Amino acid sequence: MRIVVAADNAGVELKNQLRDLLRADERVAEVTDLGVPDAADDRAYPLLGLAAAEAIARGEADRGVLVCGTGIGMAISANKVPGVRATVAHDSYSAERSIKSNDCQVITFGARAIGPEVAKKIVAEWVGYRFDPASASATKVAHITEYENAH
Ligand SMILES: O=C[C@H](O)[C@H](O)COP(=O)(O)O
Repeated sequence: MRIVVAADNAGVELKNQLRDLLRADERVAEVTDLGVPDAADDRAYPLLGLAAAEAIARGEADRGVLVCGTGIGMAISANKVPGVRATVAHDSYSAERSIKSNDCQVITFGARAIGPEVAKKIVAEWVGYRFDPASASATKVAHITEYENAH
């Protein structure tokens, strides 16, 4: 699994912790950090979120972990990229269902809304989940793809 990570300056500290966690995870083949590198970089969250989602859409990464103050702006931004599904998931169950129900490639966190240890636990679990393309959920997700392809 190849994972891209990104954050704005509100989320950079948590992003760096999650990046390091993922780089130490033997289930993860590659972690690409698109920035920001530190809190002095004040690029707005859509610039980072869109870049990460575009990397997934181009097939350069399988999944993304994006962090901003709330996780909301990153999720909105990533969802604008055709083919990419993203959500905030601050609890274990939502993180699991974001994969198993929704085939989301991207999980987002709000560094001002969740503690780092909870976020790290969720990410470690999230890496282990897989979407089943033969599941009943797949036909539901297909409606989203069909809509994207038709517009
Ligand atoms: O969703 C947006 C993020 O929380 C961002 O980090 C902060 O955005 P703001 O400065 O517009 O509140």
